[in-house]
Amino acid sequence: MADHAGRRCCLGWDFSTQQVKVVAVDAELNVFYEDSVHFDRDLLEFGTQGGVHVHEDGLTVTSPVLMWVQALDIILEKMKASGFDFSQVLALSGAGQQHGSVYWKAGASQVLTSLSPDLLLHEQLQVTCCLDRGSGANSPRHTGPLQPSRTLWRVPPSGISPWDVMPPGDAGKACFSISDCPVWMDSSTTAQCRQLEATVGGAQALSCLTGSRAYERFTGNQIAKLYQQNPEAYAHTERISLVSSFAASLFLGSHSPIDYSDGSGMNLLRIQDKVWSQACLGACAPHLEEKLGLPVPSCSVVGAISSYFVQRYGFPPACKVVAFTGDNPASLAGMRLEEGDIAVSLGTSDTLFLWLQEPRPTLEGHIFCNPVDPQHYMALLCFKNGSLMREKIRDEMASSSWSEFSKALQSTEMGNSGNLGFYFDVMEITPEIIGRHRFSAENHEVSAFPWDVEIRALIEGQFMAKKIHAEGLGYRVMPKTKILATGGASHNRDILQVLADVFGTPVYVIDTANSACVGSAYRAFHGLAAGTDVPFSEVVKLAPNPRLAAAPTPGASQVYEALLQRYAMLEQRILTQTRGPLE
Ligand SMILES: Nc1ncnc2c1ncn2[C@@H]1O[C@H](COP(=O)(O)OP(=O)(O)O)[C@@H](O)[C@H]1O
Ligand SMILES: O=C(CO)[C@@H](O)[C@H](O)COP(=O)(O)O
Repeated sequence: MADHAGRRCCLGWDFSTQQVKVVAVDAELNVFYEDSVHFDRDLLEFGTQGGVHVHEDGLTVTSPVLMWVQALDIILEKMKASGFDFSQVLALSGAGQQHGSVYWKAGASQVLTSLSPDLLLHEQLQVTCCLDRGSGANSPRHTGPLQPSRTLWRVPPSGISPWDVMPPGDAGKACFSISDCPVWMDSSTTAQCRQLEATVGGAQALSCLTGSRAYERFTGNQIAKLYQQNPEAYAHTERISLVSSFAASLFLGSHSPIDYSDGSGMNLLRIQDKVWSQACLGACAPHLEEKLGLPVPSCSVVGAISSYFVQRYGFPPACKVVAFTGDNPASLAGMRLEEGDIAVSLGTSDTLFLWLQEPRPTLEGHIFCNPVDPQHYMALLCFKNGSLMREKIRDEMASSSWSEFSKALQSTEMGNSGNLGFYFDVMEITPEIIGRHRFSAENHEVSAFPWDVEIRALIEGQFMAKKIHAEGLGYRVMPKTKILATGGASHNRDILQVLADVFGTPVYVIDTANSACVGSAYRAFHGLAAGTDVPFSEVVKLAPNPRLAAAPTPGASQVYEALLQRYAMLEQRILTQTRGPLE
């Protein structure tokens, strides 16, 4: 019997871009079980790269909904095989990559409530075969190896994508009106964004209302595109979930509501009074309010676990499901972020976020409702060229080895002898620049750097961008400021050293880089206690403190003060060259 048997706990899930992860946290807030399923490695049949399909237009980016369902099946079966004692789970919560959306077909709720414990979830939640035939610019470009699945698909006749095929006899069980869900990397909705901003009186007006100007990946704009391009699929959709509320729905056995915090990433929620904006809904698609359901506070208990999990895995029938939220809000909870601190998540995307008392929406960055304190907010900046960009430079310059990559950071000086670089292989979100741009100490654009200079230029550039844009939001580093780092790249001490040096601030980490999972488990405990109105900080006060991972090198502030000014000036220069001067 596994050593985790008989330990009362909460589970925290994360449905992120590249994997599904889970942790179990006991009543003393110790993490005693961690597991994950990696989409590219463990679910080869879906042919994703980095968990997604980039379509032929280069702008549309989707993930197969059944890949997420199957990943959940696999991880639960792994837990069962390891002897995990599900009967001790008091509650669970979770997180999802933000902005992505799932379209449940009419009749899906019935399938959810009547799942057979004898079958896996993915065997019961099939995809419709007729409504979302990928075609032309929006067909997934399968860049990875595409193989027929062991369990899901029959080999399709040539010329037909397996995404269009459903095993015969399963038509009545079709649960999703589109099989490829738009995700946060999508940037194909510029027309819908302009339309939405025009409807509400401009970009700043939309930001004041919803916390952000219109962004291509934000769900309202994605829904508008679906409605315009595939009205039939839209009409057949009974419910639209975010990735977070979709995952919660699987556990709940019914449609879970969207929580305020993740709901803030849709360009649809009025962040002050926390109701859908009728103007925004109307600008996106008809009958949208009924397809979204009412949003709920992030700490809400949305129900008890579905009987499917009780019967198949042995969860107690009273196990509570606490509303799932976005992965960044869940990380804020997992790192126990305090006002004045700054969180840097180095996952597939890089994000930087802060705790805010009062929302101050601007044209850059996002304000979300706070996931642990309904009176407060969080500010977030998202950088699309995060880990995947670092991996590319690692592969090109450091023989695909993180330790070689680290050697370059160790053997080069802070400030990189004045060499600076911008590395945006895909159109960046903050700021909107594409391409690689390298500058010598004299500000001359150069076409290449030596391998070690290239690596330092990449990492220094990524962190200088974060500091400059955080300051643009009004953020200032104070003497007691600490950076809390998380995400896959926070395993790399040499990367964290550059982060500490550029910001002039110590960098701390928690014991696991899965802060979104840990935060979800903490939120589950909070949900259990919320009936007694306990503040989140009280629930997590016994959690282990973050530990110091890197302190600024003496002299770092002097080096980066000048370099940061040059970086900001060069960023403006590139922006002006690529989009012309601002009016
Ligand atoms: N030692 C390392 N140094 C730098 N980056 C790393 C290291 N280990 C993992 N990573 C990066 O972490 C990324 C995954 O981060 P993670 O937070 O798990 O992603 P997500 O939650 O978005 O699925 C990988 O793409 C990889 O580039
Ligand atoms: O779009 C955003 C935030 O606005 C991204 O941060 C997504 O939430 C994806 O998260 P990761 O999988 O990279 O953690």
